[in-house]
Amino acid sequence: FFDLFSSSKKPPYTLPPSPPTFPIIGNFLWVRKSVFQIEQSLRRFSRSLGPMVTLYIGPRPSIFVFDRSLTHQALIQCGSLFSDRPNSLPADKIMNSNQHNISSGSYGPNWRLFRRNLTSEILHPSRVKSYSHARKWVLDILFDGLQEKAKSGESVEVLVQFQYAMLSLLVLMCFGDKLSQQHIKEIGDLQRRVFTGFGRFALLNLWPRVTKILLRKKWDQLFKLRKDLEDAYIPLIRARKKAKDERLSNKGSDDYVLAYVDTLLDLELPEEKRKLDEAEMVTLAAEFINAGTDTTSTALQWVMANLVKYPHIQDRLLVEIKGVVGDSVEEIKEEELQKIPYLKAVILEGLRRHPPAHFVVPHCVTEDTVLGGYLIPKNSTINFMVADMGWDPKVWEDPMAFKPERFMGEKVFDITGSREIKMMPFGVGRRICPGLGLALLHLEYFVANLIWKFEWKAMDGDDISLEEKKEFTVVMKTPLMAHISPRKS
Ligand code: HEM
Repeated sequence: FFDLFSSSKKPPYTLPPSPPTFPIIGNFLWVRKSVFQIEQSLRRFSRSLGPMVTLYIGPRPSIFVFDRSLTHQALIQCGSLFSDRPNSLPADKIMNSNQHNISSGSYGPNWRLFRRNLTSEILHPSRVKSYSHARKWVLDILFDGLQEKAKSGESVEVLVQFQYAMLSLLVLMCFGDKLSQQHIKEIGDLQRRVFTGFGRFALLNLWPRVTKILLRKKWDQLFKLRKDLEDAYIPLIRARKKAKDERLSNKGSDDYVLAYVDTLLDLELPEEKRKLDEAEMVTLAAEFINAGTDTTSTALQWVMANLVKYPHIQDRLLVEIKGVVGDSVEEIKEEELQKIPYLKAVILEGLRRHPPAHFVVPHCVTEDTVLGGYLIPKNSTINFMVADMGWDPKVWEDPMAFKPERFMGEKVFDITGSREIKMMPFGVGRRICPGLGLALLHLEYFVANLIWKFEWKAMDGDDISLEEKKEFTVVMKTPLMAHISPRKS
């Protein structure tokens, strides 16, 4: 396979080049840096070191790949070698039930079971359709909130509304649709504490034996967070189990829609031959909500920011929608979305220019391997520079400009990168985001309806800054402020 051979056949390969570093202290310094700082340093190093760079962050070497074709070789052509996940570090194991979830699970039977369950039971198009009532409910709540804000006549911040909308959808798909708005908000607060924890607890992993003594309080905070998550989710899981038992004995209601946790109740781990315990179900439910909420609301905010910044693009989108649905409809129905190619182009351009994740989740190889002439050892992690690939001037003319027209060719754009990677906001290959279809549906549905219902403008003198800030995803440094006015009374 190109220059990818088993290392045993062609010694002596070395790791990709790394910048000069001080042992131990250098490692400590990298762990203290934010992912955003690391990304900027990596870009600098890659200019002198080439398309693959090694950093010594934490206990094992971390390799980063900038090149689209090397990424294609690794993740698509040699997918079975490059689709493993590294062993989780001690603090992460507390939150992921010892890697019993999809995103951190090793490439093996449990991961395959969890992933297949999610894609075939919940994310299958016909099942996704069965949640359309939830999307309509959430859209109405979003409209009410924005209507309220529109009355003020001032520029208003909309991120909180977007986050709440996406959260509600994922919570309802996860636990069923009987939850109040207040309950959903509480889940949102908890999930926010979970993912802001990722950065806060990173230091605990460096020398767990030492930090367990020196940073005892931080470890206690981590255990408390995990307990809070279980206290919040276990009653919801038990309620679904009870409803299921009642339905089986024919006492349940008819308006039943399958929820993600229902599918977890029956799963049996193939090797251990046992069902999931409640803590493992909590982990999978938290992963589902976490993976689909912040990513999608971040992408929604970036797209809307560009539509405010560039009114001619917003105008064209409105005209294209009108051309499909006519003048008189109240809202855009899901069935119409596929008929509006410019809408898809706006969303794809948003994901290319502002991918919510600038890296994939760290991968590792199942055995020592060679890529691009360098050794990729089994004990290293390997990651791929998502944002840089979508900004490659060899593929995209004027890559930092927002131009949906790029996607208006005759051919349907292949976002899975199966033949060639031009951008990879959802990753590619065997670990590609399983929520890709759902995320695109949510983005198209909400963008179309937000533009249909309201005119979005920057206030005179306001500049929409596209500066980035790293949180769980890469968000707008200055959250979108817009003046919104209803298009029809
Ligand atoms: C705009 C929205 C989204 C973006 C940009 C996004 C992006 C990504 C990326 C980059 C990965 C890592 C791929 C890799 O490691 O190679 C990933 C993995 C994952 N995503 Fe998404 N995602 C989005 C929405 C969703 C939704 C809606 C769900 C679930 C309902 C979801 C569930 C997952 C899961 C479970 C994984 C782990 C897959 C595995 O390890 O096998 N994501 N996503």
